[in-house]
Amino acid sequence: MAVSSACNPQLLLSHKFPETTYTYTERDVAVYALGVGACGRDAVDTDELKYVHHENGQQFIKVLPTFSALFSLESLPDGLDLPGLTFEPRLLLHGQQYIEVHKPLPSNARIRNKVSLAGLHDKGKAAILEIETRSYEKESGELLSMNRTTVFLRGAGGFSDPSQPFTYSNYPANPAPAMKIPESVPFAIFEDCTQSSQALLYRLSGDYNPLHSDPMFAKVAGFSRPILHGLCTLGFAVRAIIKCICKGDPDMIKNISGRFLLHVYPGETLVTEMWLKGLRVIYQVKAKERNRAVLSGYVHLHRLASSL
Ligand SMILES: CCCCCCC[C@@H](O)CC(=O)SCCNC(=O)CCNC(=O)[C@H](O)C(C)(C)COP(=O)(O)OP(=O)(O)OC[C@H]1O[C@@H](n2cnc3c(N)ncnc32)[C@H](O)[C@@H]1OP(=O)(O)O
Repeated sequence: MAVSSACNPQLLLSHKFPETTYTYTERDVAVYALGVGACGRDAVDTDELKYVHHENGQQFIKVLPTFSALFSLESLPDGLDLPGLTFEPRLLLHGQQYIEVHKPLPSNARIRNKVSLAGLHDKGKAAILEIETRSYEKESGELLSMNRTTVFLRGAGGFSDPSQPFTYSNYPANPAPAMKIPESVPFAIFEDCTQSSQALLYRLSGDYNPLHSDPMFAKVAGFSRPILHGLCTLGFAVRAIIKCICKGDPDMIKNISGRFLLHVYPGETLVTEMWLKGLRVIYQVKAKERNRAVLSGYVHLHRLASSL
């Protein structure tokens, strides 16, 4: 098999990402919350209204822990236009997301992002790229979150010897392997409908990839119509976990891991099944209409809700 010249791992690994800054406001926090379905079933839901409204003013609204995943996208102003990486943007899919929440996020902040390459793997039919983003509050210098974003670049693999495919990782174990789902009855199940305009709303949080809005682009990418952002599905899932297991308290979330197993079409119903194992919640999301698993992973909690 010929070794393709699409990806030059040495060049890519030696790339130094510039530091970036990003400012968000209460408006961004509220638009994000609506984008991942908060208050979508009930505009006065007491568990969720706090993400968009506070009686004492917007500066007191709560921030969903998954909001920090936006920092990884904002930390790459040129996207994945990186030296040594050639890929077809229409074939890019979000593969996995890992989020460490170091502090509950303030309702507005100036962020300084430090980015590095956490992994690169040649899977033959695809290249897998892992980007790590550490986000600090600019004024205090405190670490707020760490994100590891895994992208699955279809057609960009085959750049190394197939008998010894290239693999590099800057961390010991993959924290988001395909999750083994328990056979027992779930501890909780939460069903939520996405709207057919869900991706059009979610993209206002900063991911303007046309895969989620342009029918022609989606067709070339292999889908019958635009699909939902993976991070939108993850937002729905973590919101379900906060509601059912954390009794509405988003600050209980310590870290989040998820693997996107299959695309979701906006308008589909997401069913999140949850199993509680100590302080770990194993979860799986199914697209109800197709009865297919679309996302699985785990969430670690700081503590359990006293009312559980
Ligand atoms: C930082 C800024 C970047 C911005 C990123 C975000 C941009 C967004 O706008 C883009 C999106 O939101 S796309 C929407 C969300 N994602 C999806 O819908 C993808 C869903 N998943 C799939 O389609 C398949 O799992 C698929 C296609 C991913 C894989 O399926 P298969 O081709 O059947 O793969 P398979 O043969 O099972 O496995 C091959 C090797 O790859 C590993 N792998 C599989 N799924 C993976 C996944 N989701 N993530 C990471 N790795 C994955 C397998 O383990 C396997 O490796 P090995 O052989 O070593 O086990």
